[in-house]
Amino acid sequence: MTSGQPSIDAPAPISRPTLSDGSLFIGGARQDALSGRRREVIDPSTGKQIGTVADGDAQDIDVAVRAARTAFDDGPWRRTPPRERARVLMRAAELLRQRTDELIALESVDAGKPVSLCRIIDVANTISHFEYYGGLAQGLGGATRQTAFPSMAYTVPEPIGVIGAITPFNFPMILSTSKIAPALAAGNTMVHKPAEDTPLTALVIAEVLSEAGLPDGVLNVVTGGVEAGDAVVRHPGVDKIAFTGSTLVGRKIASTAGDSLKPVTLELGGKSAQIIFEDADLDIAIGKAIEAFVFNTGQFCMGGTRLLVARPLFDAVSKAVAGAAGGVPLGDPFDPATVIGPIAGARHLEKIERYVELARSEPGAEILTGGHRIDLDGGYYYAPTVVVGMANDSRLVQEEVFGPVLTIQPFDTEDEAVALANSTRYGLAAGLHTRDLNRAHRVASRLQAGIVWVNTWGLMDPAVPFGGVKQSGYGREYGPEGLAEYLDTKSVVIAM
Ligand SMILES: NC(=O)C1=CN([C@@H]2O[C@H](COP(=O)(O)OP(=O)(O)OC[C@H]3O[C@@H](n4cnc5c(N)ncnc54)[C@H](OP(=O)(O)O)[C@@H]3O)[C@@H](O)[C@H]2O)C=CC1
Ligand SMILES: CCCCCC/C=C/C(=O)O
Repeated sequence: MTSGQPSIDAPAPISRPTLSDGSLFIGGARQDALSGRRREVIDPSTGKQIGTVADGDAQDIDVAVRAARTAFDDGPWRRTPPRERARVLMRAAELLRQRTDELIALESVDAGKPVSLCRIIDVANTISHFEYYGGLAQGLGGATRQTAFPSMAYTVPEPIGVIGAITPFNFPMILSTSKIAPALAAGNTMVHKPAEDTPLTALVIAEVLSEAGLPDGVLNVVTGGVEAGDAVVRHPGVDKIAFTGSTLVGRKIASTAGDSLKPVTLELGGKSAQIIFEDADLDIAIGKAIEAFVFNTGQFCMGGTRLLVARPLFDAVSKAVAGAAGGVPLGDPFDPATVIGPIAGARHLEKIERYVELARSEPGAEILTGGHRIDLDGGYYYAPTVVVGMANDSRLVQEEVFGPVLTIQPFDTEDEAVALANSTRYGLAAGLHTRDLNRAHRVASRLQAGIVWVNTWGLMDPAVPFGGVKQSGYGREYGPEGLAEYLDTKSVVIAM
């Protein structure tokens, strides 16, 4: 190809979008917040305001919950045959596919995501979620059971009711869809409160589902801050909460919801360890060690932020990881070559800085690469940072930073590697690199985590469940397990 035209293989370049002011989406219609207040939308790659969205609060949540309640109690959705619900989800997937470039542009400008990755990760995964749960909806059904007395007994999977979904800033589309798709497939209705830093794509998803035939009031989106989130949790018209976010906020939500015995699923923080054994394929292991902590600029709850390396390999691996991490292309998310974009918001960047400062005052700690902001276009950039020599009980090793910061520690035995991997309060993901199949199974079974990757990191598919143990939360997303979170089982027993 010449003359700067895109080739047929390369996707067209994505440009920064011009935003129209966003409204709430309630009862199938766009509307302003009752207070009339609006919230700024900031482009993290420049730090500049690029638009506004309605700033919903408790009053708007009340209106949205009433719409969802009416749609659940009196509307057609829960009674729509699962196969027809599946058709709506499949149609939505197709409409989202047609709007791929728009979705990339919105998600990238909102969250600072590199456009190339946003296409293959965020948009692709969002679409495949609707397809996957559309497929599962088609197979929804109960079972007949044998009893010891003369009766006929069967089970019926039933939707729970109105779901309150509260989502974080790091994968706005995916983590919304991983709740919306299974909840709707099961016949529930929903009020969704996206993160205040990244509200844009939630509104497009609601609009697309409506266009695909979702009845009014089934999915309602209230953009807003903490007050709106808290109002979702407290509202008596909400039957269940699906939350992804920090352990700190998850704990508050579980406690508030506990007052009314509202069930909650919690996908919370992580501090995941990746172990490199002496027999690992080092090219793969080093590559994955880097991807695991720079992916999504480190804003990945399953980021591999603690690398544990067999002592004989420790110096060489640390040097290789630090050397290569410093060379990963960082910059404007709209440049197709960019792999590391900005941090999604100023407050998140400041948190990363505070954690790395701890390493500077730790005796014996050494920052092998990074450890500073990158001054570029006024954006919230932070250099990939690799630290060695931290004590295992230091805050940098034990707490979630949520940025591109990796600590590396040596180990001498398999037992020690497992003990170190399990030594935080979190249990979201873990990984190991080895050529020994026995060791792979043995260590995987001993790691306290909802998902374990062997000789890879971060491979995710809508069919494979994930979620936390320990303080990383409870419940599962993805897979049939993710659908089950939105269903109650009713048993019917008929005397014969
Ligand atoms: N386990 C998992 O699957 C995942 C976990 N995460 C975790 O999410 C965190 C990062 O996301 P972040 O957005 O900062 O997380 P937060 O916990 O700060 O916020 C998550 C959501 O909860 C809302 N919220 C905040 N306070 C309350 C409250 N008191 N009541 C109800 N809602 C509230 C937020 O609103 P607002 O935006 O207005 O503050 C946001 O919509 C990390 O800890 C990460 O590990 C992220 C992705 C996946
Ligand atoms: C390949 C990664 C897709 C991300 C899926 C959503 C999970 C988010 C998180 O754990 O932060």
